[in-house]
Amino acid sequence: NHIFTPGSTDMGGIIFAGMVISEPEIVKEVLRNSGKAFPKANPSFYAFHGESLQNMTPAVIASVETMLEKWKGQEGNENEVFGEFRLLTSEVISRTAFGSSYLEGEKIFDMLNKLSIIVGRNIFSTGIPFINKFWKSADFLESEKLAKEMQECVMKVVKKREGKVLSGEAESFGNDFPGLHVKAYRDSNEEKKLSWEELVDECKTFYFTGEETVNSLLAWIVLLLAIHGDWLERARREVIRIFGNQNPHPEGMAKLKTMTMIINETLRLYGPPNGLVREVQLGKLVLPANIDLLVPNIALHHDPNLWGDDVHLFKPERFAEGIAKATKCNAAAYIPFGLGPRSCVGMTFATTETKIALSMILQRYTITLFPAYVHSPIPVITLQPQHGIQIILASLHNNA
Ligand code: HEM
Repeated sequence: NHIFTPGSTDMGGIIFAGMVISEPEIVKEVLRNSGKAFPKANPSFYAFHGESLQNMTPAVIASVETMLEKWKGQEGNENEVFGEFRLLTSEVISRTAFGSSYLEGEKIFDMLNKLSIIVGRNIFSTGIPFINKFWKSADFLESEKLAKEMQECVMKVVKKREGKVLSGEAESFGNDFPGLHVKAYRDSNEEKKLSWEELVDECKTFYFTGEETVNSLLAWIVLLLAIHGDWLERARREVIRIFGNQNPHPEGMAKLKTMTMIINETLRLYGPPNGLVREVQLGKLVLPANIDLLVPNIALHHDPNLWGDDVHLFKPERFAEGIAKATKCNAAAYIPFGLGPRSCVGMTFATTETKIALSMILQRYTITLFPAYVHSPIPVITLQPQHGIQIILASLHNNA
């Protein structure tokens, strides 16, 4: 039952070169006072809220169905789910964010994936400013090439949308993620207008934040349920009571109380972001210029002073009466989606996607851990299982 506990300054053996803040009161001050809120006028904000979010359900269901189709006939075999969920979450982001431009979206994802591996390898390496002007590492050159290709891909999506409107084939740029961004890019109001660089950045951010995070979360949940069969059964009973064997729907998802507890507890133990980085002035505290502050959310989530002596155990019942009760109203004790103005805009998207995928899996399968599984979480931008997560599926229906 005991799990990996990172130290507050030790990021997988690498010491962060800045200041690490894990005192809840200071964390609250830092996060609440840093950055401006994500602008509501920003097309990304709109694309992942309200009406747009409702439209995502069929796209997520279709992507989960594709994954489950591949799982048929795999019962009893070793099944590595971290990789499976990577494919699933990239498809979900491509379908929901890029809609009709889904295939271009997949290409962008592929390049971002390669880029994230390079970033992961180099995240703590420091360049020497003068030398870097004349000598560029192979990784640096590769990342420049990928960034250029990615820009070209985004440009293609933009041009295609523009072309359809200019030729009269379409009346508007569309209300999906690329459509709203093209509209903002062509806005005549200079204040609202998105620059070309901002547009490309938005696409990269959404791909990256939308895929890596949910991928890890789903994998860790499946691991914990494979070990804790009692919670797996409780979650399944709830899913069957609410949805039967039908596909998940928005009204039912709001009623998934046990699953919400399981998601919250998994985010506490294995929250995907390894830490939040800020550049701020702290009250009267004078910090050296440009120093980064690291808020190691994972250290707060593993602090026995905040969570009790059983802090390392998987106990979803902590969240039976909600997050406020579980944290005794200490807002900084639990920050899987951040805190303050720059907290996660994709939180509802992420939890909806997770609930749909889990419900559909639990409707069909029971899960046990593959005996050769090796537990080794490592921080690669998000907290990931170094050797994957291998499970064994057993079908609940003979014909599944
Ligand atoms: C389990 C899933 C997820 C977790 C745990 C998570 C966590 C976080 C955290 C902690 C932050 C704040 C970072 C900071 O304060 O420095 C953040 C920001 C953000 N997240 Fe998520 N996230 C998840 C899923 C998603 C998804 C699915 C999307 C989009 C589809 C998304 C989009 C974003 C964006 C755009 C930001 C930046 C907001 C800003 O700059 O103000 N996230 N996320």
